[in-house]
Amino acid sequence: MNSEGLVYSEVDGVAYSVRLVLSDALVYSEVARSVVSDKLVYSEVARSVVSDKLVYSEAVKSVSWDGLVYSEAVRSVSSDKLLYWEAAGAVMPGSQQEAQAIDQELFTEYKFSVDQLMELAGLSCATAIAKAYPPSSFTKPQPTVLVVCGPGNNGGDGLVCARHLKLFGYEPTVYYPKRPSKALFEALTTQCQKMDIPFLPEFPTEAMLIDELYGLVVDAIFGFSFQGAVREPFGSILKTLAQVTVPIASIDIPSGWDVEKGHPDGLQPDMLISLTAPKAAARHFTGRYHFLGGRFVPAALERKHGLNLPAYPGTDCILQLV
Ligand SMILES: NC(=O)C1=CN([C@@H]2O[C@H](COP(=O)(O)OP(=O)(O)OC[C@H]3O[C@@H](n4cnc5c(N)ncnc54)[C@H](OP(=O)(O)O)[C@@H]3O)[C@@H](O)[C@H]2O)[C@H](O)CC1
Ligand SMILES: [K+]
Repeated sequence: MNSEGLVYSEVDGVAYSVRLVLSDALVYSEVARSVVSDKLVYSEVARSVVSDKLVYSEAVKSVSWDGLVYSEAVRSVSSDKLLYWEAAGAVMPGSQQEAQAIDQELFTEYKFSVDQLMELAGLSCATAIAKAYPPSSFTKPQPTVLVVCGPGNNGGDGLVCARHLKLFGYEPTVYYPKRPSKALFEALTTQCQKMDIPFLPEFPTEAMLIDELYGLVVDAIFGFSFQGAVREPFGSILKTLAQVTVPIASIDIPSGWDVEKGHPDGLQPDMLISLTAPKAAARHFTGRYHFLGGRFVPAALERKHGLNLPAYPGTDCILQLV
């Protein structure tokens, strides 16, 4: 059977269209509804493709009103072996602002402390790394990991991750060139040092040296507050990291990437651990492993921001998206 049909109608400023394609192995359907008035444009599209082995569905909702654009998208693909899920809710301009707003609400309204959430975030990262790269998979005599930490909370997540990796049987080494003089970061540094985690005084200038010494690199340089052109010393560090051949696991966002647009020529990590919810840039991630971590979002906050988070399995603190 092969057939295709399109129906379009418009009534009082509301346009509806329905398209349906059916063949022997494939069903494709698209439904769109849009409302346009003087100040308001509302549109809703639902698309789904079903073939023998694959189900792909996409729903996009967007509202714009006098300069403000709100959009929400949910995409899911499932095949025999793969379940891929993506959801993005964004109040424009900038889902970077959305990520920062959620962060602020967690601290100010929900009364979490930074160290509480950072501990859960860093633990999720170490757990995801242990799942994707168990010590037995390392080709080096020891499961050595280089954790590169930046000056913000993403760097703090990296320090917590290093501490848990050590507890999980890895041999982490930290490079932390720009250390803020804040009690939290000083405490995290001391905790690592007291657990015999070495801190490098200089960054290896040759990518080859990193490949020789470490089986994995954790990128905890920048998270969702990264902006503008990369300033030193991080520009040179990112250039070197772009040349390493051992896998790179990026915490929250690959460092140097625009939070929404990504960075096609930048770092291309093998793993991404999105915290709280995947940021818009995550759709440009092409590595092998994408995990979600940071299982601390209260349901009311999730609803308010339309995050559509997938359910974590059982008591797990991470969920593999890809
Ligand atoms: N709610 C959550 O999901 C939680 C997430 N966590 C993690 O926190 C980060 C976001 O942390 P934040 O401190 O806001 O930001 P960053 O880690 O991205 O660091 C920002 C600092 O980086 C420097 N910076 C920014 N842009 C540049 C640039 N172009 N070149 C060089 N340096 C740059 C700048 O530092 P300065 O000292 O130079 O001013 C910024 O201040 C999030 O992504 C998660 O990983 C929490 O751990 C838990 C809750
Ligand atoms: K990062």
